[in-house]
Amino acid sequence: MIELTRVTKRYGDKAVVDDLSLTVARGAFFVLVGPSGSGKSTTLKMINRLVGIDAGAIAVDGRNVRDMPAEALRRGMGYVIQSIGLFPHWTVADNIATVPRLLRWPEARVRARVAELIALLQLDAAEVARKYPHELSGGQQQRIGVARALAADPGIVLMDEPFGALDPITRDALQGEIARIHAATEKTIVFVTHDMDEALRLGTEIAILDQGRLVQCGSPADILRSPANDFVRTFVGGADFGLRLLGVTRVRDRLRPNGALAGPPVSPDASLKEALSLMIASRRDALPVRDGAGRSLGAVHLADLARA
Ligand SMILES: Nc1ncnc2c1ncn2[C@@H]1O[C@H](COP(=O)(O)OP(=O)(O)OP(=O)(O)O)[C@@H](O)[C@H]1O
Repeated sequence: MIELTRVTKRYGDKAVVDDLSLTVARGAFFVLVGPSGSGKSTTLKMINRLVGIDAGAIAVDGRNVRDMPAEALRRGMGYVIQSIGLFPHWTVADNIATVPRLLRWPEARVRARVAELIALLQLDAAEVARKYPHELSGGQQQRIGVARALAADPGIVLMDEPFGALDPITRDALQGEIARIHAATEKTIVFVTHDMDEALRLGTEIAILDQGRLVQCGSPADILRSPANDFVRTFVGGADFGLRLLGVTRVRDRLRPNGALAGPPVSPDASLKEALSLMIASRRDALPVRDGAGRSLGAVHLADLARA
């Protein structure tokens, strides 16, 4: 668990993080979102002590980070940034192995872990392991950045706009990877973005910042259904508001139990947005809902989506 209690950071006389209190539960995918300059990156860097705090306290699993040696603190937390920061004169394998080697893991264990991570991030070991960062695409480099952050299996991973510079397709794929890794490993992830759709897709909990202050904190559905004020309404709203709302509601919440239909099936765990897309693509106004084992659960109807 990460706990920020009344944390303030000033540059000159400006409080860029202002009396901020947050609790990040163990296993959360906690997204800090807000406009440019709202203090998201500064907040993240205060957690791993790249930036010192002027007032308040930050505790990780009950220990004040100020009382922990900074190097040990950082080795226990993965950190992924937009500009990646791979070491240019080291191979991909050596980059991934950075923290395990600092921790003096035996070389055989390091090599096994590097191979495991290259596979986890869906890269081809034969293709990438011996290459240098400049020989990789931006998307491959960012995957290596994520692999490096996960190498020593830290319980906490801090991610600062990790996919901000990627093209939409690579970005979508990496969002899928990180969601899958989070679900499989139950790590605590603190993720900074200014992209509301990325926050809604990935976050189990979203904190919205404005000018260094916390405006609202809650699940994606809480924030979309009950925005705390006009700032949040504007930030989450806009032309895509209705689609975003469909995106945080599951098919199982609009299921009509009977009426087995023909046509392409949809999972009960799919979002209503995915169901809508499938309805449009298959030119149907209702879809059969089937679970992973192919059992029919009922149907989802176009007419019910507007109640999202
Ligand atoms: N080292 C620094 N010295 C002075 N001011 C700083 C420093 N670092 C950040 N700031 C200021 O603090 C404020 C918050 O910056 P921060 O990078 O945390 O915002 P952000 O929400 O992450 O923004 P972005 O989405 O643009 O990255 C900004 O006004 C920024 O100019």
